[in-house]
Amino acid sequence: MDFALTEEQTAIFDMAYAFGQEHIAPFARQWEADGTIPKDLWPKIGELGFGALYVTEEGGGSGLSRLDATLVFEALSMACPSVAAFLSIHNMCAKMLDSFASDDLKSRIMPDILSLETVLSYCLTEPGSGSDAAALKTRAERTNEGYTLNGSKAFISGGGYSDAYVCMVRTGEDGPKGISTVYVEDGTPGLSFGALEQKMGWKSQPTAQVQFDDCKIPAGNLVGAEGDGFKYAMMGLDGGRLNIASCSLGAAQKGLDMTLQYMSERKAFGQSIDQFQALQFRLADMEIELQAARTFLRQAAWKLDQGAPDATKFCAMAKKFVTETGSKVVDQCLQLHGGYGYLADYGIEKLVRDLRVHQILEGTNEIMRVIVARQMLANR
Ligand SMILES: CC(C)(COP(=O)(O)OP(=O)(O)OC[C@H]1O[C@@H](n2cnc3c(N)ncnc32)[C@H](O)[C@@H]1OP(=O)(O)O)[C@@H](O)C(=O)NCCC(=O)NCCSC(=O)C1=CCCCC1
Repeated sequence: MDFALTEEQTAIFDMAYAFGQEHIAPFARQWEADGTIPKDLWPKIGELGFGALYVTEEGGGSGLSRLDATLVFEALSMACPSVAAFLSIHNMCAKMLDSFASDDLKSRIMPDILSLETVLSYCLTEPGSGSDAAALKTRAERTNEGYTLNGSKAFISGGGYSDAYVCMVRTGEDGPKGISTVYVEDGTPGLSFGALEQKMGWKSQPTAQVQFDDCKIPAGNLVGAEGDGFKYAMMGLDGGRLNIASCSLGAAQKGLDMTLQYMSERKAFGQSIDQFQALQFRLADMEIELQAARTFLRQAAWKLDQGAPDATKFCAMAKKFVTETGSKVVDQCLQLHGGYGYLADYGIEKLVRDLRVHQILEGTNEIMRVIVARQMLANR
């Protein structure tokens, strides 16, 4: 067993980190205030090959492993978790399309997806179905020409901003087996968006409802087979959950680095506050927890890369553990900054706000425990 990163993996991390520090970190607070990420950022990220991290090289992607991809999200989230997480969503969709879309559809759409000229959103959640994803109601009726969509999707990151939407819709019976995946391009008549949601964190990502009113798409925009969409959605989320956990990890590491720096400069009772043993113990606990989270996350990514039968369980366990650890750590970082931690200028409160939602989205951490417990019981 080898726990060291390879030279190539270290280079991937360093490249993502350097890009984030130069092109994202200096602007992240402005993009929060603007409520959007400039569209011209994405092709620059595409040039690094990050538009299709774990799409195969034959498919035009970077052909990286899931473990490699976690390094990219960890490094980028040290600049801004909201931007890194948006890239994660795009990559989750890109992989679903590469794995399941027809060759015709892929030849038409993939080049721009790989280069990030086309930015993708993932549409599963609806106003009436979140955790119980298989209860979704958005319908796609088969017509002679293709499908007509009616319904709405809620909490969509990139709603009204992205160039295309990977949507889970009902083409058949109730339950998971009646769900299919379709590709809907921005500008399709009948596709519209709700007002932008006002959120606690992830503020640079526009989030809105996506509405379908007699929205007609060609038959060729069906992704994979009718009735298999729920499985595609869940497979996408296995990897997505690792990416979100990586964003928590990187941001929490950044918070800890900032806290170490702050504590070496801040003086109280005649010495820098990093000299107080009670506070050193807190630093040590954070270091221990983050290192455990990192190791666990990479093990889960490795399981997914191996196609291990318990990979879904490991992705769920890692998502729960790492996102909770990340939030706990940045909350401690804020506390150790005292009143300054509460000020926007110090950057810690943004990390607290951005990471909180990682315990809710891509499956709540309660659903992660459902997934883990189900697999434990099935394997008794
Ligand atoms: C785990 C869960 C609660 C399960 O559901 P049920 O009990 O209805 O379905 P069940 O009976 O478990 O399964 C049905 C079929 O499906 C296969 N399959 C399941 N997982 C997987 C998997 N991982 N890989 C392959 N196949 C899978 C299963 O085998 C079964 O098929 P079979 O009958 O055996 O042929 C699921 O609904 C879930 O997870 N909810 C959280 C949703 C949730 O996570 N949103 C997040 C929305 S997205 C989001 O939040 C975002 C936020 C920010 C931006 C990006 C998106």
